[in-house]
Amino acid sequence: MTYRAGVVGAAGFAGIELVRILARHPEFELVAATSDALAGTRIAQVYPAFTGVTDLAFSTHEGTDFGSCDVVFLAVPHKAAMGMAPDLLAAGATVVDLSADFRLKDPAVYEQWYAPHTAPDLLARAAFGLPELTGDELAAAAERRAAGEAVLVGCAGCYPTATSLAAAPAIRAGLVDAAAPVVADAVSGVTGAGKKATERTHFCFANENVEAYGVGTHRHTPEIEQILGLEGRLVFTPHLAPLNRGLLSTVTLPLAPGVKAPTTEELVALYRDFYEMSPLVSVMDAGVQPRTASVAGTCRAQVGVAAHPAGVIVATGAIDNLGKGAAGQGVQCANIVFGLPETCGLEEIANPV
Ligand SMILES: NC(=O)C1=CN([C@@H]2O[C@H](COP(=O)(O)OP(=O)(O)OC[C@H]3O[C@@H](n4cnc5c(N)ncnc54)[C@H](OP(=O)(O)O)[C@@H]3O)[C@@H](O)[C@H]2O)C=CC1
Ligand SMILES: CC(=O)N[C@@H](CCC(=O)OP(=O)(O)O)C(=O)O
Repeated sequence: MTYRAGVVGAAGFAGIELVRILARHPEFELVAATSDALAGTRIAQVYPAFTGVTDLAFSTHEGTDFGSCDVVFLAVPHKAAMGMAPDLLAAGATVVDLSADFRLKDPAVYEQWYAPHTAPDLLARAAFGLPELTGDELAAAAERRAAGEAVLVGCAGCYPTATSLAAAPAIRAGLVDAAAPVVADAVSGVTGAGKKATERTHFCFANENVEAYGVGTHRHTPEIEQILGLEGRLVFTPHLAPLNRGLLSTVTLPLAPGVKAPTTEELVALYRDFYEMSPLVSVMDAGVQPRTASVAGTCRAQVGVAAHPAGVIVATGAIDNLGKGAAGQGVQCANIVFGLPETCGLEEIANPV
């Protein structure tokens, strides 16, 4: 059976990556791609990579009938998505949101970091979309969808995905001090900031430059703390790097008091065991570090882990911010919710050189 899929915000960076994945997906058929600014224009005219691939044109959000869609992906900014999801769910579509609007479980926390939530009742209903770490929520959503319910998935953000994949196995194994700060330093490519250039992301300022931003104030802090159970202990510092695509997060995890210091080989074995059932996450051999270039253009994640003689674990996670960090993860979640193999349409491997 083929499911009908729509993308809202399809002309943005995450949205057009959804179009790229869905154009080749064997079970989802892309039937609608909205862009208010570019409505009426063929996708291939705006993004020539689609020449000869699809004749679909962008439509307006208001003018698109999503009633016939089985699934709608929202690739619009946070605060816009929460205004769109209720009507789509009421029309019977399953909604996979890439924005931050349905990630935080507590509406008060959402309000503290974003704005008052306009659909707080949906926060409890939304499954958190990071399959390797919240598979139970997605499995429950898949059961509800199979029973006829339109379900809602709030996909994890890009920094939270790389950071949590790197840190979760050590934390969940009880190796990490539950009273000490956890430090995550992360580097993102410029597509992470979306299509609209700002002074920070303008080529002349972003090229040949790396800088930290949002120090101590970045909105992904509560999301990462929620996933990892860190409750006010995360020191998260994002950096912008002159890459188109790619995100690397390096997490420094202090060992819990009384825990025998593991070797790097023991940590690699622990991590491999943790991700044994996760086909899109690869744990690097001891001494080998994840690379953003090795996952660019894919929905894969690479995770590295090492024991440090200072009594900490250093774990790193590399993803493509548009792939595993956004569109790829959205499709992976949709695959699970629709009972498909989670890698369906996501088998791409990176360009090796
Ligand atoms: N870029 C990334 O690496 C990641 C992005 N995300 C999330 O995905 C979503 C899309 O991000 P991204 O593709 O980078 O963003 P872009 O700015 O590149 O694209 C956003 C798109 O949404 C459309 N849109 C619809 N409604 C609104 C609105 N009310 N205000 C502004 N734009 C609107 C835009 O305009 P129009 O309809 O006129 O074309 C545009 O095409 C965001 O929520 C983002 O946080 C998540 C993880 C990573
Ligand atoms: C480089 C850059 O600016 N990145 C964005 C985060 C990427 C993103 O889109 O955030 P979500 O994952 O929450 O949707 C930022 O720091 O706000």
